[in-house]
This record gives sequence, C-alpha cells and structure tokens, in this order.
Amino acid sequence: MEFPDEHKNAVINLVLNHWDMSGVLELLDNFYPAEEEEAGSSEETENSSAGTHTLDMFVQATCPSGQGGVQYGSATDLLAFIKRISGTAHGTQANSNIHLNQDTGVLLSKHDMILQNGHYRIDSEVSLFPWKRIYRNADSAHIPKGAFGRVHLALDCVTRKRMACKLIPLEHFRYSDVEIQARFGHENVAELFGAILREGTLYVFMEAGEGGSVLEKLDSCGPMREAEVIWVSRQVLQALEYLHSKGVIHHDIKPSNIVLTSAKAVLVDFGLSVQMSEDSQVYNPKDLRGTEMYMSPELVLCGGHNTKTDIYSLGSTMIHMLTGSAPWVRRFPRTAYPSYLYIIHKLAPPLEEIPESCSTPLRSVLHSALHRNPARRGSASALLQHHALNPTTNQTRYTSLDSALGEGTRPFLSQFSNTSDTTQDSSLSSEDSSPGKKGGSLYLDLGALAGYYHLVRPPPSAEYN
Ligand SMILES: Nc1ncnc2c1ncn2[C@@H]1O[C@H](COP(=O)(O)OP(=O)(O)OP(=O)(O)O)[C@@H](O)[C@H]1O
Repeated sequence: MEFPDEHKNAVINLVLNHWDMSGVLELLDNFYPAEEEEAGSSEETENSSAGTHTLDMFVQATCPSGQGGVQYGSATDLLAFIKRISGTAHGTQANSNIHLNQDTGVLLSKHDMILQNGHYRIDSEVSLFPWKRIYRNADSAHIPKGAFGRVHLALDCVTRKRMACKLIPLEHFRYSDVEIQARFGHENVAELFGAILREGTLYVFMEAGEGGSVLEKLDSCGPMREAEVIWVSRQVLQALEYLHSKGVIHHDIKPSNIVLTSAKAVLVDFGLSVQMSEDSQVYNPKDLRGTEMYMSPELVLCGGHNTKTDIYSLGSTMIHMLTGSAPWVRRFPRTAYPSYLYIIHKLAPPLEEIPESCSTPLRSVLHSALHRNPARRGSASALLQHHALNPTTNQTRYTSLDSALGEGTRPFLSQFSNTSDTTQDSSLSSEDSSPGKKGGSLYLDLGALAGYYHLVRPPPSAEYN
C-alpha cells in the first residue's frame, strides 16, 4: 500500500514523540521497503535484505533529504549503537555500515539536548570549550585529558545545559567506555547523556564535574582536611556499593577519576571496568589494569581478584587526599623507581604513610580498606557503616564539599550560596600533588577564595555565544 509523504512524516513524528524504537522500525518497514530496493544503495540493501535493522538504515530511512543521523533513544538504543561502533573500531564487524561521513548517535536527554533535524552539531547545536579557558585564564587552552580521551565542557546552545564531553578517537574506543555508565545509573556515577560519532571520533556527553577532579584539587591546594576526605570517600563508597552489588569492578579508582559537582562527587572513566558474571566470585584478568600507585597487591599478582580491589584503591586514594601524594612516591621517588609493582607486591599496604594527624576512627577505616587480604578488607557497604564515615548527631553531616569546610569560612562562602556551581581550576598535572604547596584547602585560603569567587561566576557570555 502506498502512503503519501505527509502522512508518513506525521506518523513517524507521532511515534518519535512517544519514543518507541521498535515501533519506528516496524513503521519504516511498512513505508520504505520498495524505495530501498529501488534506490539500490548497495550496503543498505544488503543489510536490510539480511534482515538486520541497523541504526544506519534507520537514519537513512528517516532522514532521506540530508537530515542528520542523531536520534533520541533509550539506554538500550545507545548500547546497541556503541556496540556497533566498537565492532567497527576493532574490526570485528565485517560490514558494520557505519557512515563515517555522517554524524550518527543516540541522545538520552530529550528535554535538555535539542536536536535540529537529526543533527547535534558542534558549534551550532552544542558548543565545546576547554575547561580552563572558561574558568581560569582566557589565554590557556588546557583540556583535561587522559591517555585516550580529551574532556571538554559542553553547552547546549538552546537549553544552556552544561555537560562534559569526552572525545575518544574511534581506534581507542572501548565498549566499556560507555557501557557501564549507560547501564548503571547512580547519583555518584557521572550520568550519561548520549554519544555521537562524527568524523572518526566519538563524542560522549555526560554530567560535568565542574569543580574539577580531586587530583586537580590536590595539585592546587595540597592535602585535604579530614572532613573533606570523609565527604569525598563517602560519595565514592556509595557509588562502589552500588556498582559492586551489580558485580562491576571499576579498576581505576584514583583522585583524577573522582570529579566534583556543586553537591556531590561522581566517578568517571569506566574504560577499564568489567562486570563479573553473576555466579563468579573472582575475576581472572587477562591483563594488568589500573594505575600502579593505587593498585591492590592481589591485582598486581594477576592471580584473580574481586570487587575488593576497588576498596584498596580507594584506601590508596584516601592516603593521597590526606597527604597530597600518591602512596609510595615520597618514599620511592618516581625518578628512581620506574615501576611500583614489585614494591606493592612486597611492601603493601602503605600504612606508615597515614599522617600522624589522622584521627583514630579514620585510621581504622584506612586499615580496613587497605587490608592486604581482600577477604578481611571491608566491603563498601561495611565501610559506609563505619562511624568515622557516619557523622553522629553531635557532628555536622555535610551535604557538600563546601559544607565540609570549617566554620570560619561560612560567612565568606555564604555570599555565593546562590551560585550553583563550585567551579574551580581544572588544571591537571601529576598524580603526586606536592604536599608542600599549602597546608589546607583552596576554600580556606583567602587568596584562593577570591579566585573561587571569580571562578564560580558564570562563564563570560561572549564565549558562550
Ligand atoms: N564528567 C567529567 N567532568 C569533569 N571532568 C572530567 C569528566 N570526565 C573526565 N574528566 C576529567 O578528564 C580526565 C580524563 O578523562 P578520563 O579519565 O575519562 O580519560 P581517559 O583517557 O580514560 O584517562 P585515563 O588515562 O585516566 O585512563 C579525568 O581524569 C578528569 O579529570
């Protein structure tokens, strides 16, 4: 049966508005089969004749006249999309039919990320900014980046939604880069908003840690106060409690992978994460994954480990937060020790690095988190119950990093309480932040507080336009 074009478009729009991918595909089957065959566009036809409904077929069919291939979808749609991308990236998908010359992707956030005719174009629909150019120094184009990804601040030009956007070259893309965040939403896991493939690079949009990473804090300010360490550790443990309950091991807990928003700390970088199968108690690694200084002794041995390895890495991260240096590096300078694996194997745990000033309750948390024997190491749930991490009624219960600061700064900070973002310097440097820089927090340093005021103001509108 032949349908007029207006009728087709109206029905497609109706289904898109009440988003249902299977409904859309079914409709497309009814509307377009003859046209696809006639068009004879080889790859498309081959695919559809094989009975596979690919995103590209969907894109081509719904956007016949130059419209883009970015669609709103569910987490399942996003997972299907990135599965195909990772197949292409690693050459395991023979005829994946990914159109590298056309943007394709799936956005989860229908209300905050506005698509224009199936496009989400950099600069017209969404703008990307190097963090530091926005918040610190107009001359600097510093972009926080890891081994493979560069992370920008992104702004939807219509809704003004602020996000982080990680750019991953296709050849370095791993399915887990997106999979875990797509499947496991938690308030302490950076929320995923979508992913778009454009010109061989995957743009992954997610919740922005506009306050920078914990490593950046340590680099700027030196060791953190105990209250701050407790506040951050609690947030990370909440994320780990959830992830571990799903059998997920993050594998790279460290200060640079914990980022701060105005009200919470969230985990990022799930590229090394794995989910253990339901019945297995042990994950047997094929490779060594993680960042040396924070690695557990059992992980270094490569003989099998479980979720407790993340707890050990969090213990190492807590040492870094309390001292300003990653474990081991002060006793064994990196210049002299290119690898810490043997040191960790022989000497772990680094309990003597716990500063003398550390309170007895927090010390006991560290002893539990850093226990050499994973079976005797506290789980995330157990540590969350520990009284050191659970301020009693006599103690303040902190709701943000700001509120974890001393009473003395409150009047000053309250001037800015209407500002929602605790945005700060986003410079990223070494893993071992110099302990000699400043004794306290950025927030407690008056000079830095002045800078803080500067930083939390909204970015200059000229740059956003
Ligand atoms: N959502 C975010 N908000 C703010 N900053 C972020 C966000 N995601 C990542 N970053 C910053 O960018 C840095 C690099 O990102 P990420 O760790 O995801 O990349 P990577 O290439 O996988 O890095 P790695 O070398 O640690 O494996 C992080 O260490 C962090 O400081």
